[in-house]
Amino acid sequence: MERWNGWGDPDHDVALPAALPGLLLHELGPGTPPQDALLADVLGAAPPPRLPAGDGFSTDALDRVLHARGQSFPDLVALRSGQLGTLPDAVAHPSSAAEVRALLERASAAGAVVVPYGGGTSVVGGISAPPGDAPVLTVDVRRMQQLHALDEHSRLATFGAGVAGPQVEARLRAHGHTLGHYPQSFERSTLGGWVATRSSGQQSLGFGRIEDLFAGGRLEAPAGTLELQPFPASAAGPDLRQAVLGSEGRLGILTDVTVRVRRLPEADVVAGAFLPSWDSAVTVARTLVQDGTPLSMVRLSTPAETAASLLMGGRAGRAMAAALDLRRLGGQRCLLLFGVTGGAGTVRSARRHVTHVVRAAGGVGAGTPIGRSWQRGRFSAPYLRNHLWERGYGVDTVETAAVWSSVPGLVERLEAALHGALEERVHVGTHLSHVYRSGSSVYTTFVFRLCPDPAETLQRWARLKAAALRAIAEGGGTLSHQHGVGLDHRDALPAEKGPLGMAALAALTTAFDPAGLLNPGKLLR
Ligand SMILES: Cc1cc2nc3c(=O)[nH]c(=O)nc-3n(C[C@H](O)[C@H](O)[C@H](O)COP(=O)(O)OP(=O)(O)OC[C@H]3O[C@@H](n4cnc5c(N)ncnc54)[C@H](O)[C@@H]3O)c2cc1C
Repeated sequence: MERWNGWGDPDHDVALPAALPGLLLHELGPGTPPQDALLADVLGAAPPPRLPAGDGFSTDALDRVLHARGQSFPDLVALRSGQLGTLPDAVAHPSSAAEVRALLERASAAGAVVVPYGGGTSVVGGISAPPGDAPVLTVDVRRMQQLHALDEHSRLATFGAGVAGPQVEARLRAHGHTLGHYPQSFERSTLGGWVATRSSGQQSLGFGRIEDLFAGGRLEAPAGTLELQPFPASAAGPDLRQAVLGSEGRLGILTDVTVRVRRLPEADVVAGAFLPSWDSAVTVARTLVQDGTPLSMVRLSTPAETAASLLMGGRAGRAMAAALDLRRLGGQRCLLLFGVTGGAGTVRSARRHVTHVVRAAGGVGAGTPIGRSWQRGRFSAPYLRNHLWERGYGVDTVETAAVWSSVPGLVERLEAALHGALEERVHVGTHLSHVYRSGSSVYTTFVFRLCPDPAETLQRWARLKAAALRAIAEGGGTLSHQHGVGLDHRDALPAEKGPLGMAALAALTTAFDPAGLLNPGKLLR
């Protein structure tokens, strides 16, 4: 059972780092926790469903509430305040592609619209039930989670699209394989959701983004079934996998997904290093990726984020800070975490090379303890969001990617925009989370004070978000590196795609879904 109005498993909690409340109090002032709505009241207020129960439709109020919203900041405000907006009128839990097809036909006959639902971890409003006259059927695909086939010769695995991260890895590891796709939402997000949003895992530098891993599959659309065969390569015209990747439930429902897997690596190590300044750190990250060092991850924090991480690292963090001070790596130091995955020899030589590049830039190595600490907590940060809310602070992230020549300017512009968006202080920290030969992603977290009135909190968030999106566009970044478009980024998409691009996307949705049944309003109007 997932927590209904926040992140994660209610039986598994992660303690707030002891220094964090003090840091926020000092930087932002005291937080005022808003009053949370009670689940019983939310269930009691659910409007009568506009679809009949039975024949695959659940109209149970809890099922409808649990599928109403995702994990974006506006979703969190809605859930905590109990002002959920439109609820799905029914939820379906199909177990097969045939059942999905039957549901699409039944929804169409009932004049309903359909929201495909994976793990419900969208942070852009991707699974919200659309308002309007049409009843809403949410199709939760998580019963389709079997490993259907593993072709060890070709290193291809076919799963039901609703399989969540931990099951993907457990099933592959039982056969000595791995996918290596670890978004921070790993616990809960699904393979189909990863494809539908063009997801990126923390070790995408080594394992690839989902578009590199997605080999084929099956999509049930109102206009028919699309089978994508897992050819290793093909020149047979445009690659339709690319149309499905990032389609955000607008083209059809993925029922099976074939992915490219690997043998489990001998070693999977994360280590750290500190660089003396942001400029030197960015140069090191760029050098490492451009010279082809076989790394699975490069994660580089700005001086502000580095300082906050060391502070939150407790005694070990303080000891590290003191050691760095002694070595004259002072206030502008930046933490570089790098992953190496593969055979023992590869790991040794890659680490040697990183050490060489770091030292040449005036930095120092910090070894694997800091990396192991990151590995232990790699999926924990979202739990902290719950705690911060309960202390009166809101936290959200914005993310983008840009070419190397734009990255430093973009980071500066983005942080300045967030700092200046409200009349009061905002805590801001940035890291480069995924690096490429031509550029990098930029991932910025911001924390601000909540208001007692949810509408005012939303207004604050909207100002921060608008300022960030403007800075990203002006700084040469893409609208999203990994979170997708959904509702929250939809109106900014035409500026990136242009009129012809938007017309092509609209034509594609019409070809797959002529009556506009699927996830209306997400990705594009
Ligand atoms: C705390 C947190 C951390 C995150 N970290 C990362 C990260 O590191 N990297 C990253 O890439 N993203 C991250 N995300 C965003 C989110 O997890 C991804 O977008 C993820 O891919 C969504 O998967 P899901 O299964 O939860 O899909 P959902 O949220 O259920 O759906 C997302 C979209 O995909 C569509 N969809 C879902 N399943 C299907 C299907 N079977 N067929 C067709 N359409 C479908 C939905 O209609 C919707 O438009 C994070 C989110 C949270 C809350």
